[in-house]
Amino acid sequence: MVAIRYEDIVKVPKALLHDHLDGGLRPATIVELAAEVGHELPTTDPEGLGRWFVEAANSGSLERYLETFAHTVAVMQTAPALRRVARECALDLAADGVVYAEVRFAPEQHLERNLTLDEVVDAVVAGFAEGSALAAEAGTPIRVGTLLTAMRHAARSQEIAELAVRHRDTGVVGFDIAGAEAGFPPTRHLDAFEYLQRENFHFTIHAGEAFGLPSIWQAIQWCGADRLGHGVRIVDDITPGPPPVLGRLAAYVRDKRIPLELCPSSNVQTGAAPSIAEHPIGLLRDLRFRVTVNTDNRLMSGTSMSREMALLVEAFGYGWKELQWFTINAMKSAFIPFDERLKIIDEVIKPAYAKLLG
Ligand SMILES: O=c1[nH]cnc2c1ncn2[C@@H]1O[C@H](CO)[C@@H](O)[C@H]1O
Ligand SMILES: [Zn+2]
Repeated sequence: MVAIRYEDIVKVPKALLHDHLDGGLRPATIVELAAEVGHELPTTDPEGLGRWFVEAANSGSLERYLETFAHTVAVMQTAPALRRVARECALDLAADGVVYAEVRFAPEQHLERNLTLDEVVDAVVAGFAEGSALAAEAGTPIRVGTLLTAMRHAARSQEIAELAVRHRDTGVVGFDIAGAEAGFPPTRHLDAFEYLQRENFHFTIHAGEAFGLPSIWQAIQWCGADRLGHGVRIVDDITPGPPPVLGRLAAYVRDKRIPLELCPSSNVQTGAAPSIAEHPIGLLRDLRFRVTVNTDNRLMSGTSMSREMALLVEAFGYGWKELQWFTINAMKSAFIPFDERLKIIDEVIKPAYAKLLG
C-alpha cells in the first residue's frame, strides 16, 4: 500500500461534527484579545501559550482539562471578539480541508459584558458566515453549522434550547450539553430535550466520556439524543472476543446507527483512553458502529482534523477507504437536511476520494 502523505490528508474533504468554538482559538488571537480586555494569561508569547494549553489539558481528568477554558471564555465577551473568533475558526477549518463542520459553544458563558443570548448567537453566526465567504474566495469552501451548548452543571438548558430553536433558520442546526459529566446526568435537562423533540429539532449529548454506560443509556433512552458526544465508553458494554459480544445497550447503539462523535486526542488527555493506539475507535470501527472522527478542542489538543486522521492512519494502518468511511459517516450524521448532506457526499466527498482510491 502506498503510504498516505499528510499534505494529501489536508487536501481531501473532511467532515467534522464535534468541535468547540471556545476550544479552538488561535493563540495569537487570545493574546491580542486578552490585552484589549486586560485579562491576565499564563504567558503572552503565542507559541508558549499554545504549549501551555496542551500541557495544562494533559491532566488525565476532564474537570482539570475544562479549567483551561477560563482563558478562552474570558476573551470572548464582546460581539466583535466572538465574531472574530468564529471567522477565524471557519477559516482555519477550511484551510485544513474541512468542507462541513458543526461547531458548538455555550452562549450562557458569554454574558459577562452584558450581551444578550441572542446577540451572542448573532455575533457567532455572523463570524462563521464571514469566515466561510473568505474561505470560498480562497478556494477552500466550507459550510459551518452552529450547535448551541447548555452547561450541564447550570440550569439554563430550557432557555438555551429555546434560543437554538429561535435561531434555527439562521445557522443554528442543533443543541448539546457539555461540562463535567460525573454528577450531572443528562436527565437533569429532560425538560429541554423533550421540548426539542416536540420542536422536531436535533441534538447531541456529551455522554460516555468521563462517566460510563448510565450516562449513555440516559442520553439515548430517556433524552432521545440523535448522536453521542464521545460515547467512547460504550466499549464497557462489549465483552472482548474473539468474537466480541455486545451487551444490550451497545447492540442498540449499533443497530440504530447512533453516531459516535469520537475525539481521539481529547480522550487521551482526559484519561478516557490510554493512548491513540489503544483507543476504542479501532474496535468500534471493526464492529461497524457509526464512528466519526472529531477534534473536540483544537487548541487544548494542539490538533486539527487532518492531524486526528493522520494519528489514526499511523496507529491503525488506515488507508483512504477508512478515511472516506469516517467522512461519509460524519456527513450522513450531520444535522442539516438530508438532501444537503447527500449533495456534499455525492458532489464533494466521493469524487475526491475516488481519485485517491484509483
Ligand atoms: O470534551 C468535553 N467534554 C465536556 N465538556 C467540554 C468538552 N470540551 C469542552 N467542553 C465544555 O464545553 C463548553 C462549551 O464549548 C466549554 O467551555 C467547555 O467547558
Ligand atoms: Zn466536546
